[in-house]
Amino acid sequence: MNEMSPLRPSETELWSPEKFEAEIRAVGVERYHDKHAFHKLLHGGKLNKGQVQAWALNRYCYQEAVPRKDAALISRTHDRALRREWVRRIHDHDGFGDEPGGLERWLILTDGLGLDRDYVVSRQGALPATRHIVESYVYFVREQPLVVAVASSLTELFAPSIHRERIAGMLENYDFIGDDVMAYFKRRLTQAPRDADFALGYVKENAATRAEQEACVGAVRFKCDVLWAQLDALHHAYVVPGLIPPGAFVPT
Ligand SMILES: O=C(O)c1cc(C(=O)O)c2c(n1)C(=O)C(=O)c1cc(C(=O)O)[nH]c1-2
Repeated sequence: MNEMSPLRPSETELWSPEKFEAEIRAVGVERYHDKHAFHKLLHGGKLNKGQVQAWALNRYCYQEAVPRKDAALISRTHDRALRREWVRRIHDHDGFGDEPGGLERWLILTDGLGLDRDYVVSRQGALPATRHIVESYVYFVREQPLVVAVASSLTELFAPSIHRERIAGMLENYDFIGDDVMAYFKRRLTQAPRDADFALGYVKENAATRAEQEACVGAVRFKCDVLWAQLDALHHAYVVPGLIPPGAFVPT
């Protein structure tokens, strides 16, 4: 703010919870990665097996970063109730007791696509861009104010519809995809809404100023960029112009 252009009250007033939620949801309508050309190709059956392998192998890096960012969030809070809730997310991905977890289900998907597990887990075949992009999410959660870090998970509000579209589209369109390899996404249909509802409630309750509310909306925008940029990198390497960086996975 400067003397020439003072902020009007409408620019500094706390949004109502309804307006705040609407601002968050509007980000998804505008820029969630369901609108990306690569997803349209993936779900519409327009990719060959090598391209689907490239997607699954790169996306493993995102899956693997998620429990690490959740651990980073837990390490930052003195709120025991928040830690109790958030630790479930780590169990969902890494597994707990007899429950193998989401990363294992993701590896069932990459097994089903004929990829070697050790190669997938090593992340060596991932695009350089993928590795940097997913790490930016971990850093964001480590460094931003806690409520903003929580808000960055809110893209999950928009995930169930893309998961439903993916399950139906991939099962219908690829003969190399079966029910068993789609188990990851089926499980997320119940996990994601539970997580997103909690995070949305937390953010609505704890963003105490308009500036914090706007920073939370900015976090959802940042996260959409994280998701979008991963698909840009895949499209550039494996669709057009098809420039695969040195060392990255080359479909056979
Ligand atoms: O397939 C997808 O489009 C998609 C998107 C997102 C998301 O919006 O961040 C997540 C997931 N899947 C997902 O499976 C998942 O476990 C997950 C965790 C998180 C998060 O930010 O904590 N997002 C997502």
